[in-house]
Amino acid sequence: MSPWWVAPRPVPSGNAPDLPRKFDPYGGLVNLVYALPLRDRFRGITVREGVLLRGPAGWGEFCPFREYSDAEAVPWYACAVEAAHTGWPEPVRDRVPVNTTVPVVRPERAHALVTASGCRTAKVKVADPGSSLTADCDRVAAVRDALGPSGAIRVDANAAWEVDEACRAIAELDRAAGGLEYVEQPCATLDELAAVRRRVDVRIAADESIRRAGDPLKVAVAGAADVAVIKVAPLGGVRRALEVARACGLPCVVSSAVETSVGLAAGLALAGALPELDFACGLGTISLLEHDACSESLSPVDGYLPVPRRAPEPDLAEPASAEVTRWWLDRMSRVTRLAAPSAGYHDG
Ligand SMILES: O=C(O)CCC(=O)C1=CC=C[C@@H](O)[C@@H]1C(=O)O
Ligand SMILES: [Mg+2]
Repeated sequence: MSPWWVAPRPVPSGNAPDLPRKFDPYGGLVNLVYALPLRDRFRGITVREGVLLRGPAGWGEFCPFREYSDAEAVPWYACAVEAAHTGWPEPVRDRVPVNTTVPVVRPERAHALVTASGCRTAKVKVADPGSSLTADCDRVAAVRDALGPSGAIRVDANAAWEVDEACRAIAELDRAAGGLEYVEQPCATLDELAAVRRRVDVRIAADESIRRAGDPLKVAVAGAADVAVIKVAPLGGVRRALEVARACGLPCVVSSAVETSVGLAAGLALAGALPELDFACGLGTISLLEHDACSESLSPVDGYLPVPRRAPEPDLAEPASAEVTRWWLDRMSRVTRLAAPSAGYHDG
């Protein structure tokens, strides 16, 4: 198990609220497995699943995407444990600007989503296998029409392009957008990002190159990217993500993993604690879910979100089906066993 992360040691848990619960071996109480529908397909899913767990410091969210291995899910668990048992470092700001996120939808829907968001920055998903560059350009042009000339538009290709294809696509998308703020992970490798960066005059942001690296603390993104996308859950929690941000030595954008407001609170705690914040953060994603787990939903107002000291209570979450609950509890018990040796935990 990679030593680059160590989850904070839990303390005996408090009394969980009266919700269906299973015991978490590390002193928390796995209170609720959720399964929430998305408004639009996003990154290949239409339902977002995860586990909300409670400890003395509040609520945490464990929600690695289903296709992730148990080993890759370990830092996601560390992030939930930090929120539930340790809490977060002091913030240096009380609110952060956020972008709205546009899935692979038709131009008119993209226009409506951006208009309804109240955000001044939009991130548009492009290069989806089911889409085309023409459709991506139409979506981006509709987003520009909704934002007006002063808004910022970024696109995310999730490592879909080869270098030449990326250079061609970025030129067309930049024209359609009337100027792009940056392109997120146009290709898969750092060398490819560096090659694209030398050939286009749009900023390049590294995302998967950081969060899915063997040791994110050792990723030399400088030279390959202009911006580092930092996600709190895959990087093992706020404290670990702050270390990665520092090691990257680039301007950082905190981005979500499409969590409920419980998990988004950890992302906001990270964005609140970053010394510098040069770009709007990808934390306006609660609108991607049909409904939240929390009545105190972290939904942007005028393009900003507050920096909370604790996650909101998941008072709206309905438990998932018995089959989904079993899948997640089995996964969580495997992951907590994986976490135990390097984290110095003792079972029970
Ligand atoms: O950054 C944002 O605007 C929202 C979050 C977001 O885009 C993502 C969340 C989770 C997985 C990815 O599909 C995607 C990303 O690549 O950043
Ligand atoms: Mg991304």
